[in-house]
Amino acid sequence: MAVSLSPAQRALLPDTMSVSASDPFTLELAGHSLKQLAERYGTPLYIFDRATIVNACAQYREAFRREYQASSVQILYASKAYLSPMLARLIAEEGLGLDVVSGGELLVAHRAAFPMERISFHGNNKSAEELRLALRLGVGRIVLDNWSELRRLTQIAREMQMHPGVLVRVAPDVETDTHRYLQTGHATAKFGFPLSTGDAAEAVRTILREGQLHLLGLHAHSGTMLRETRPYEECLQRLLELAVLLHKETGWWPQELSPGGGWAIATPDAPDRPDPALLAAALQRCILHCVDTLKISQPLPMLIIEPGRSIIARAGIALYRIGARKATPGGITYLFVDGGMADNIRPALYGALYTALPVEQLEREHDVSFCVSGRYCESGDMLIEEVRLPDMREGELLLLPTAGAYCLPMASNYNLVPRPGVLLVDKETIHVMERRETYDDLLSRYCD
Ligand SMILES: Cc1ncc(COP(=O)(O)O)c(C=O)c1O
Ligand SMILES: N[C@@H](CCCC[NH3+])C(=O)O
Repeated sequence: MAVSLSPAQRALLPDTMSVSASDPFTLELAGHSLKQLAERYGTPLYIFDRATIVNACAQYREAFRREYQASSVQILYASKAYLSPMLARLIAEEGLGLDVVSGGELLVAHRAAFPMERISFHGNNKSAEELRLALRLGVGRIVLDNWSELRRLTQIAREMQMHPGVLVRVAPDVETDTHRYLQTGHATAKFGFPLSTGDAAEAVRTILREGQLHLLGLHAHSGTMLRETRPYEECLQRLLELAVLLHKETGWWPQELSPGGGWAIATPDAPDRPDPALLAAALQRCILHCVDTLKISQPLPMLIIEPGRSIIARAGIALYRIGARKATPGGITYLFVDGGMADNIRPALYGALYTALPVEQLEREHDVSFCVSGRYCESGDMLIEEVRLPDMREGELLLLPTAGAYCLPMASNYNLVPRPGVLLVDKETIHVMERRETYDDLLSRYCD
């Protein structure tokens, strides 16, 4: 009896995930046995599938190339979703740029010799040191979030006798239908110069008047895990309205315009994959509509979009080893895995939904309900509150799909547990992107 993955499972899994031909009841990734990878590299183990990343980049490139004939487009991978030097090199090869939010991310890009002109430096509280680093390395654009940062960067640019490219981040007052912690463009959001108070327009005037910074354009980002195109369209429309207003007043016109990132991925409760082509088509329609209604005769700005999760989430899986199974009198049966909230805080922080599947003996019925819980000393350390699985036991491997985005970058050493190792695999090779942390790594940070 051959076992096959269901369409709902496939929607969440990397492109090269398959049932082994030689052992028809176990899973492979890019032809590598997951069981053997777990034995060789230990668990928890995060594994990224190169082909899925390459395919996701191509899907974005093609969607925007096809749809977006009005002007040029730059796709920046939002590296906060996951970054390593090896991944940065792959992203560069794929022709994408990078959105970074810290000196650390910038230095990883630098180590990978990432083309600096393709980098946007975001963040709502960049330090003077980080801004100096960005200028020294020659990043393409710095996205200004607030008045303090504008003053800080102007001063630093003056001292360094430079005229760095900047975008003004606008808080567009756009509502999104996503978790409260994932909203970034509403009226009370912490990011950007508010539009309705006139701060955004005033920031542009100040930059133009002072002449120290080279104002390239405007930016907004309304949130993440967005399944509808409306928030993007509203952001874009508000940015274009602002640009038209400022053009009439100052003659300045943006070279670049960005409605940010945030495109959703399939989840266990919504297993259809949101298609970037939908987003590309909606943005194109929105721009043409604005050209018409706002009577724009200037050359259209370059469109910048910043997908993170939708490039990397599905490419990554987490492999855990079950250390114990416990039935409670309250009726919940736990599977305790050797990772948890320190390598994936998302369920605890956002109520994010994950599913799980076994790696071996796939022929079994999924007929038992479990709570998949981590090893950390918190009752909230649940990776999955309830999932139906085969009658799984101590020692078995458990696979969590869509673990490629915002798990490892948000990881901690809670309970002083070393962080997992991270692999990048393709048919030919297994690269260790990050080695498993050791106790020596942990202890080396203490000063006495
Ligand atoms: C400014 C900005 N751009 C891009 C992103 C990437 O979002 P996502 O990974 O959901 O595509 C984020 C994160 O929400 C962001 O804050
Ligand atoms: N870290 C969040 C998203 C925030 C993205 C950055 N603004 C997540 O896991 O979904």
